[in-house]
Amino acid sequence: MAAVQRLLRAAASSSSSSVAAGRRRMATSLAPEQTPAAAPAFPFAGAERRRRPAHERNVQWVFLGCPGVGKGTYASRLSRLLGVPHIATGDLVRDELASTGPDAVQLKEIVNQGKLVSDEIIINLLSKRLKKGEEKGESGFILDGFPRTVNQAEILDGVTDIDMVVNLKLREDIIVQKCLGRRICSQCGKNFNLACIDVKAENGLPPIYMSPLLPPNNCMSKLLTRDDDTEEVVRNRLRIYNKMSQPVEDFYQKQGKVLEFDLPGGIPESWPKLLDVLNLEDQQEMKLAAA
Ligand SMILES: Nc1ncnc2c1ncn2[C@@H]1O[C@H](COP(=O)(O)OP(=O)(O)O)[C@@H](O)[C@H]1O
Repeated sequence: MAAVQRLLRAAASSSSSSVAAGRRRMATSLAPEQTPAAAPAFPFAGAERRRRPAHERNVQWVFLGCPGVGKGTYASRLSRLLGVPHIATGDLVRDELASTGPDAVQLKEIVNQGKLVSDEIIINLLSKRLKKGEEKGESGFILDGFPRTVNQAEILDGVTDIDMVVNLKLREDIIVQKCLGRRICSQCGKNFNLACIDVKAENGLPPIYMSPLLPPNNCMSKLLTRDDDTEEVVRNRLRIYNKMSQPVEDFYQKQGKVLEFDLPGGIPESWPKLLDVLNLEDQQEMKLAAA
């Protein structure tokens, strides 16, 4: 992990690296939301590229999927099951927003419009988070919300091996309803969802039912809605996802690392199926038996 956080920063600054070359190639294809000018000047340039083989470390997975699809829910469950940190760059950004740091005001404006934060800021936040984890002895990770652009995927690829990419899928009309139902408790920080999704089968698509994830009584009066969960901003985030993050799916598809997972419903329907396709049912049973 130490190597990963150091090298992330190094890769972002190394002008002679293939990552930088990749970034230059990207220059002609980048959308206005993300320009190569955002390339950060990080320390540790020229650091040795060291990769730990998979058998010497915990899993290094990436979760992809549209905003609101449920990456956080399933990534955090898997992280508890596998004993690896769940690192959500959206959470890192929100922590930064809540701070009085120099970037907070500028960040708030970007996030509240549903736009992507610059690679410089995101890689900085991620490096800091990895360093903190390293000091606590963490190994492996499940990344949620990173990489979100091909540029970020190339930087990550330049510094460490990703074992698997889980791509969560759900119909866009349901995603919008889910985002609008999201709430966070201002006291305990837990996430809930008030939306009750009950969509009938139509146009060859299966029916889908997702029960609300209701808060306990003592959280009910403390619920907040994220500023970026308004319908207008959600639709903008989906538009940006399709433009900037769909190519990340293609990037990992070419490497044969993607596990596509169509969510069949809410947590009770989806979680056992996800464990099944990941071959983790035994692990879950062992954990339950030990509890
Ligand atoms: N990898 C990233 N690159 C750029 N911006 C990011 C990244 N991760 C998070 N953000 C910023 O934080 C916001 C919230 O992220 P997140 O909680 O992951 O949202 P979502 O629920 O849309 O998946 C994003 O809209 C974006 O502004």
